Amino acid sequence: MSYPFLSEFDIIFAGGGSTACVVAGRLAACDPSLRILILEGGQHTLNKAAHVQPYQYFIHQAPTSTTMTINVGNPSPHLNGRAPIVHCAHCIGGGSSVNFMNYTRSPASDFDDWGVDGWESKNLIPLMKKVETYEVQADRPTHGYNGPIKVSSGGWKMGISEEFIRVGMKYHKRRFSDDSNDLETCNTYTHMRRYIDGTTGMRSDAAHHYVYNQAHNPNLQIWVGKHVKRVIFEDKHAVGVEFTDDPVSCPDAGQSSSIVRASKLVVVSAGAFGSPAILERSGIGAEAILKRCDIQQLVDLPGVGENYRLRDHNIVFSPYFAADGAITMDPLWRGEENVIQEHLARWKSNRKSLIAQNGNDAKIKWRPDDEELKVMGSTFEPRWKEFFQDRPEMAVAILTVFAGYLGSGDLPPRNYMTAEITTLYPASVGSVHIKLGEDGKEDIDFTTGFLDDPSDIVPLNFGYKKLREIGRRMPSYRGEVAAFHPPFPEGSAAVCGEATGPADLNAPDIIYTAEDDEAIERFHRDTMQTGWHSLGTCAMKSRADQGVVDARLNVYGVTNLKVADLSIVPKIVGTNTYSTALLVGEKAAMIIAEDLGIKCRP
Ligand SMILES: Cc1cc2nc3c(=O)[nH]c(=O)nc-3n(C[C@H](O)[C@H](O)[C@H](O)COP(=O)(O)OP(=O)(O)OC[C@H]3O[C@@H](n4cnc5c(N)ncnc54)[C@H](O)[C@@H]3O)c2cc1C
Repeated sequence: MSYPFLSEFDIIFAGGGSTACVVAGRLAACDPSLRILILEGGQHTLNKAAHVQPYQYFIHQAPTSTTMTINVGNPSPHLNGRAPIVHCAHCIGGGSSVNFMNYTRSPASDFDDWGVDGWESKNLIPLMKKVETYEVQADRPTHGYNGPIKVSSGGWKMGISEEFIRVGMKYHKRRFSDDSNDLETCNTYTHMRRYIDGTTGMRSDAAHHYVYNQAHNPNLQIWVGKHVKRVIFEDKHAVGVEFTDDPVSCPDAGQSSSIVRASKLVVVSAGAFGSPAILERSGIGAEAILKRCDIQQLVDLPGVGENYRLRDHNIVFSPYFAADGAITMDPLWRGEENVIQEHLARWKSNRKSLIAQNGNDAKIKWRPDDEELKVMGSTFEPRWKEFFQDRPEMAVAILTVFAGYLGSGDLPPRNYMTAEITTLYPASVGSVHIKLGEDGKEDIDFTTGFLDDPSDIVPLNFGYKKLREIGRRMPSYRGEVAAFHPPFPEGSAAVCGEATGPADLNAPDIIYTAEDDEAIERFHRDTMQTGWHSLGTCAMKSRADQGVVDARLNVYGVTNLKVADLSIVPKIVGTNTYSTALLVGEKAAMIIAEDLGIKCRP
């Protein structure tokens, strides 16, 4: 069948997020004559303050935001009947333009675990180095010093973070290390590094650092506000892409379709939600899923949309009151104009002020010791033994604190700090597919899997208590914001409330009763949320094992079609995932350059 094509490119990217920008940018730089088109549903981010000024990251979560879209999961009994919500990015640069900018990397062994030819850590470490300019310390063997993405300590030291490290080391009895992102160190208190350029004080995103910096190349085109419906095939050879105006970022535009032709390759790079949806709309997926949407099957690939590691990292935030004199992000996040102007003026003169901060300066990639494991009990034991015990480089969770209130509640204008636990390798797995809604329009059939596996809630429950013990010993502590903590029964020693100052470092721990523990568990099932690290829905595995792409990112059963984004990740990684998206982008660029015979710098 032939179609009228609007125009023709060599390579078309369906989705213009973190990974797509890396691949497109690298390929365009290698061969400026390559005609590349990025089709992105969201809008441009070029030089927009909301994207380049680090402190503004949280505004993208606002209910009216158009730079993020909301995916509503199916209600789950493991979340007390709640329908969980997972945001994903919707703009050029994708997650890299809206994320929290925290720099972490997984242990090298995570990649060896994938068991995919060519993706072993020894092959990937040179690419991890190629990505970054590590401004924090010189001459570290696993870090890079010439890459486009700048990693720094951020624009301002937060006293609350120093307190967290100091108290954590003493109370929690762990060492300090100056780098827990060296691909093996964990279980040490350390500073959080950020994807913030130490010289410009700006966000280090994939859009500005891989594609916007090549605006002089007319062959690298970015079309925004374009929603990719499906890939067009001739026989089973991908030849182009069909798209409409994006209903979120262009709500008033018509919905008529256009088609662009790709002479060399179509790359689906729409993230863990967008990519499986595009494949399914193109007839690639499980028969039952396609049939219910009246889509003719082109390739039987039941792994599309499965393996959802939204199993992603599970997060719980717990806010505390902080001392009046503490320096926090609160005045900026509340929009206090005089404080914003003061910090903007400093930032403009020397690029160092709270404008260049995300408020999150300290962490531990925590791994329980024997005593802690005993307290965590038998529900976690099988998971520990099977997965963590013999792998000292693997942490169970990241424990951290933000200097400021990170949440959507309307709180009085005071100072806050927010403790956060992010579990790194939850066992539950979900899925995401398209379906037809009651109105006949496309909808999402999304099972998060959150807390399905009984072992997944244990570190959250334990981590809540540990963070509270650390928090209440920090000099800036002034009590818990009770509305966002478990509602402990009246009279319990665990009841939350304001305090006049911190507890003594040697004070006894709070004793929790069985009823208190139930309150914590219920609270976590009611409130735990995504870590925004969705991945795995077009997994790079064998076809027999529900894989969707092979080791060279080719979609099984068709030609000329690759997937390049975090949907290809076959097994969960123990890290905030921007580092993995950048890595997948660099690897994908190499693979595509080799396939097309383009010579690139190694
Ligand atoms: C709120 C938030 C906070 C985060 N914080 C951190 C952090 O601090 N540190 C860290 O390391 N990681 C963080 N991450 C994770 C990291 O940013 C993501 O894992 C990463 O950006 C994912 O890259 P990707 O290329 O797979 O997808 P994305 O970057 O999400 O890109 C997918 C793109 O495809 C577009 N798209 C989807 N469907 C279509 C369609 N049909 N047509 C056209 N375009 C489409 C989307 O609009 C999006 O721009 C965070 C993510 C979020 C959302």
